[in-house]
Amino acid sequence: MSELNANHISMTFDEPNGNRVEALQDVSFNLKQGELLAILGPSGCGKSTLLNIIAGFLAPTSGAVLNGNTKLTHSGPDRGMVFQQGALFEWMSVAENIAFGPKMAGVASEKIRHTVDDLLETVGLQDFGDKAIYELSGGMQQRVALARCLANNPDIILMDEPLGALDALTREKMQSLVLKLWKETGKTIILITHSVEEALFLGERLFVMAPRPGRIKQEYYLPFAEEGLTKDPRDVKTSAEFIAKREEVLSMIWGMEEEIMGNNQAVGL
Ligand SMILES: Nc1ncnc2c1ncn2[C@@H]1O[C@H](COP(=O)(O)OP(=O)(O)OP(=O)(O)O)[C@@H](O)[C@H]1O
Repeated sequence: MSELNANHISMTFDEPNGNRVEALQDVSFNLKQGELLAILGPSGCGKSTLLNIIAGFLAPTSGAVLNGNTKLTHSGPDRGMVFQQGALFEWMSVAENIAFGPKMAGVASEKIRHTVDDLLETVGLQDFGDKAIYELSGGMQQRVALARCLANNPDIILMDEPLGALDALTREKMQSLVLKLWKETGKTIILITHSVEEALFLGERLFVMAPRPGRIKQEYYLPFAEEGLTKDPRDVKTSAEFIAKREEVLSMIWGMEEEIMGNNQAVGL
């Protein structure tokens, strides 16, 4: 069991026009193995920057991220990423996409076949292994993306707005799939979303981030993800407790948006 530690992460970007952007300022948190963290916040508050630092795609200006005792300096198989869309290999079948990681890692082909079959079943695509990616709906493609990520057996799954391009109904079904995968696999998951409802429903922990400089403004521990495993998602999302929390978080974000608009008007943007 390993713990993810983000220690005093700051990230400053120097723009070509000479401006400095403090994308993240002194962000610290610990995440236990198997926790599901949702991150929410207005555009530009550093959500993707934080995820990219954890993924090892970006090096922070200062601070460090550790998985257990290992400092994360590069991308690695201990972390898997699921993007909003477009990250699948279009020229490969569904099964070949899922098999790609284990194949590159030199896993025996018989074992890969078993892994692929298991994962196709886990994500509800058992009859679709031979299909081409373009034959699948957006929701099915995201199921493949989840299966492909799981095939590498990462400790931590990083999701950058993974359901953002889906229609409302498919998105709800996929939220339930994310909860099921979380419970069945015991993986640590960090999920960025722009949807307050999705963040509250999926995050057993939730960070609401604020911009300029990017930082964690408020942290919540929430019961709804656990409830969503056994109850109808509609019942969870229409409960008085859920609605009250949604209003609280929405008004916090609206407050930040208004502040940003005010600042932009003051500098003539
Ligand atoms: N490579 C870069 N060079 C310069 N500035 C950058 C770079 N990457 C991000 N930024 C800036 O850092 C800040 C945080 O960006 P980031 O993309 O992490 O925010 P975000 O919360 O994910 O936004 P969104 O919700 O719009 O995706 C923004 O002001 C952005 O313009």
